[in-house]
Formats: sequence, structure tokens, C-alpha cells
Amino acid sequence: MAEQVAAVVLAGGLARRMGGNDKGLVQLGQRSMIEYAIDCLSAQVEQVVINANRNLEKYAQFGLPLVSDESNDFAGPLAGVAAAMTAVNSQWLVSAPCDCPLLPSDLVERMLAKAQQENALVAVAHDGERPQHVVLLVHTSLYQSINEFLARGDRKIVLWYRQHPYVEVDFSDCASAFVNVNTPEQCAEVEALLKPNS
Ligand SMILES: Nc1nc2c(ncn2[C@@H]2O[C@H](COP(=O)(O)OP(=O)(O)OP(=O)(O)O)[C@@H](O)[C@H]2O)c(=O)[nH]1
Ligand SMILES: [Mg+2]
Repeated sequence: MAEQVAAVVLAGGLARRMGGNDKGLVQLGQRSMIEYAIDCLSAQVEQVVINANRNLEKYAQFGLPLVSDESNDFAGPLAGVAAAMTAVNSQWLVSAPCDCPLLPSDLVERMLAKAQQENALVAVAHDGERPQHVVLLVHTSLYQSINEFLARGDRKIVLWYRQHPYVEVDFSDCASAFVNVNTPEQCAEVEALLKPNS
């Protein structure tokens, strides 16, 4: 287990493509969508926190620390990363969205190894076709940098991390691990990929 890394599962968005239903709580197979990412990350780091902005009493049932964005204007996933940094005391924070139920079981070790090897402060997962902008490893010393970026009204994660030494981490060997469930139709597609009883 990577002790110097904590993780946040981001569930703070509006989920408009899911008809506004809180995406982390949408049923996928036998469970709430967020539980897949929670389980995957809990096996890789000591501390996992949930970032959510609605239905907090329902998210509390997962028994993990819960943090909401510091502002209530839905400033995007980076706001969730910053909020999570206030709840952890690790050197690094990994973020993953609640709508990626098939994440790699070696996500954290590969992100950390590459960041350390390249002296980077941010690592971004790359599936071979595109960077996965919300699957990040971020050094927690960048907390203030995120808040300054958001305070300027900026939102785009890629514009933020390009200001810092960053690396892309190649996960093209398991690209399907980043399958993203944004719509009810995608829920049905991904349910077909889940192991029985999961
Ligand atoms: N904390 C926080 N997380 C967000 C915010 N907006 C999006 N996210 C998270 O970022 C991740 C990727 O975003 P999307 O897949 O577009 O999710 P979304 O914005 O809820 O969904 P759409 O409205 O359909 O685009 C998801 O895990 C969201 O929960 C936000 O304003 N605050
Ligand atoms: Mg998504």
C-alpha cells in the first residue's frame, strides 16, 4: 500500500447526462456506482475520501470521510481535488471519478512510480488515445495553486496542470479500465461487462 498517497473519489458534479441523478449513487449492477471506485482505491491506499456536493447523508453510508467543494458554484473536478486535500495529510493525492467503475488495480503504484522517476508534481493517466484528465496524481503542495487557478475563474484541468511539471502515465495496456459511465445507456453497456454478482 502506498502510504504517502491518499485518494479521492470525485462525485461532486451535476451529472446532467445522467438526467441530474447523482451519478455516484446510481445503481450499477448490484451496487451504487461509486462503490466500484472506492473498492479499487481502498485496496491501493490507506485513506480514501469522498468528494460530493449533494445527498451527503447517502454518501455518508460508505463510512469514509466526506468533503464538499469549498464554493457552491460547481467549479469542476479541480474544486473537488482541492477540497480533498484539506481532509488528508499525505504527500500525494490520487483522484478518480465516481463514474469509472473498472479502474486498474495498479493505478496508484504506476502513477507514483512515473511521477517520482520524472520529478513531476502531477501525473495524468493516459489510455493510449487520450489523457484521462480526472485520473490524476497530484502533490498536495499544489493546494494553493489549485485555489488560485479556481479563484481566477479558470476551470480546465489541463490548463492547470500544464503550469507544473507533469507526466502522462501510459495505461494503453488496459485502456478499457477507463470506461466512463455518463448516461443511462452507458450504465446498461457497462453492467454487461461487470463480473456476475459485482
Ligand atoms: N467536486 C466537483 N466534482 C465535479 C464537478 N463537476 C464534475 N465533477 C466530477 O468530475 C468527474 C468528471 O465529470 P463528468 O463525468 O462530466 O461528470 P458531471 O459533470 O457530473 O456530468 P455531466 O453534467 O453529465 O457532464 C465526475 O466524477 C464528477 O463528479 C464539480 O463542480 N465539483
Ligand atoms: Mg464522466
